[in-house]
Amino acid sequence: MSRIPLIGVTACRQQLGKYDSHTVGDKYVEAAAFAGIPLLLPARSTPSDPRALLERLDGILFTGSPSNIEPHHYQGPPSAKDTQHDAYRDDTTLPLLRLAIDQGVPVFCICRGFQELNVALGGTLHQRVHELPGYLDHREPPSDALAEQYAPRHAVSVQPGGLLELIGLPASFQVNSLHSQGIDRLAGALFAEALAPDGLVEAVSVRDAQGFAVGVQWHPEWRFSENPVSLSLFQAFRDACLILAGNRQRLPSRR
Ligand SMILES: N[C@@H](CCC(=O)O)C(=O)O
Ligand SMILES: NCCCC(=O)O
Repeated sequence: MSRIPLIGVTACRQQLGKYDSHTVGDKYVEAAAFAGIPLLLPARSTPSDPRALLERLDGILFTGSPSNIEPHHYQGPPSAKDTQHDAYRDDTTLPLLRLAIDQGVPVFCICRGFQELNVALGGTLHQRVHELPGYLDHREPPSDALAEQYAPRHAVSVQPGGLLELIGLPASFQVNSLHSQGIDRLAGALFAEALAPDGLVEAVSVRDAQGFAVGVQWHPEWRFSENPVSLSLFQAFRDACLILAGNRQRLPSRR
């Protein structure tokens, strides 16, 4: 029996009432549980040693969040007033992502996580896509019910020759859209896997990655088991985590 993968799930740092807290949406936890045992990774003021974490984790889900990456991480202009940031999360996730990719630990990066992947590898972000000429408004309707906010909003077209094609996703499909930021300059190590109709990069993979290293701008974790595209993505992530967990289990007997 192969070992059940241990899946890190990145948390946000948030004030809940009087308490400084670590938070993760349940939809991320449940989607990670499809791939293995979910383990929340706190956004500590002194981040835990990423090397020590990666020795134990068989995959990491980089989650979405209402907060935005601080622009100094990509030499961007200051954020608009009232922008929500999470410096502890930035300091935790950006180094962790780089090292996970280096070490071949599978990473699946969603929305803020997708933006983190681009920034961690040297790319830049648009801070307010809806204000750019020629771009769609990618934000959710603010007062709609949650099911309406996470409903399919626009198409994405899958680029030939990439991982999304390889795992059998259709050439075009509909995705939800709940973000105001988006990729501006794509990091050199990333391949644009899918584009929105306005040209915004919606999915990426790390070229020549040793392990699964994929990011999507939409939210496949939302009711993932009901959506064949989301299910295929999480199955591919799970397969990669199972392979790493299995390889690690076999290693001691080879010595
Ligand atoms: N806060 C980021 C990410 C959104 C998300 O992760 O859902 C944005 O608005 O673009
Ligand atoms: N932009 C929405 C953030 C909430 C979420 O994680 O889905």
